[in-house]
Amino acid sequence: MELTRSCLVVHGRDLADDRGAAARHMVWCRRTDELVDGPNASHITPQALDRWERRLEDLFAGRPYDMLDAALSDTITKFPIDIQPFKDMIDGMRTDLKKARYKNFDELYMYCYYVAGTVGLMSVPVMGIAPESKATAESVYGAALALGLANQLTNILRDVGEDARRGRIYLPQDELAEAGLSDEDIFKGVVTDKWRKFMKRQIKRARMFFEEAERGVTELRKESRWPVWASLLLYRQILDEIEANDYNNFTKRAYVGKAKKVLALPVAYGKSLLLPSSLRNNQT
Ligand SMILES: CC(C)=CCC/C(C)=C/CC/C(C)=C/CC/C(C)=C/COP(=O)(O)OP(=O)(O)O
Repeated sequence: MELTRSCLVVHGRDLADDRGAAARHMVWCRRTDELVDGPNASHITPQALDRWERRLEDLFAGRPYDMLDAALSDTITKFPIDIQPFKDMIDGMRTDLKKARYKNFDELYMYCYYVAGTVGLMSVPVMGIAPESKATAESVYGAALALGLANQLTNILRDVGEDARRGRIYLPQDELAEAGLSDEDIFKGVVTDKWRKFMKRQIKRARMFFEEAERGVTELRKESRWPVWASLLLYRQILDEIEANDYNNFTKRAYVGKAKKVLALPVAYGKSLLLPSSLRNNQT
């Protein structure tokens, strides 16, 4: 407790009593330094991740280190949140420090679970399952996991060129080989028919995960559905934009324009008014 208290004092100011933006900024800067090992470092280090994990355990035990930890500590007292997805996410980041290739989709799936599926699992206890829903908790968590995976796969497909320039290829190596493509082709970054065919298959799979996620959104509490629908519809459109760019994700960033984003909001709102699909299916 002694340690916790002293950790809340930064640059002589007691952050527990200071709600100003400057204090929050200081905490944020310090927090970032903590994570990247030194103020000018640009990479997260294994030591920083170890420290992050210790802080995670501390805050789950009611000993937050700073104001942001305290916010999460408060959240876990209010909602039934498990520490495991948080630990898994840190493990996913450890993997990312060591691994720059994925043999097959199973390996990629695991990576996507660790860095993004976990976010879905963390969110459900806060968003809540609708009291009227007849769906099993397992199926709702499955849908949340699917949305994390769909988002991460989309992110990977959007960033192929950017990742390659950092020496990373987050695409299943066996599927690349099957399509007659090599790492060299990715580094060269030329859109060919082979690439288009490969990309069509990857996009199709990401859309399947979005579809699985859709079945779970309606089971969430009414007030949680709108933002989830909005994020799902917006992120899924990145896949349409990759197609519109004729699969050039090497040098063109797939981007959803403002008008489409604004349009997605009322559509998402309309969808959020639908009854849980578990009830609709029972009605017929
Ligand atoms: C569907 C149900 C039942 C619940 C919703 C559950 C939720 C909120 C799921 C969403 C999970 C989510 C937002 C995952 C994040 C995935 C993602 C795109 C991560 C990419 O993050 P970065 O790697 O930081 O992105 P950049 O590469 O752009 O920096």
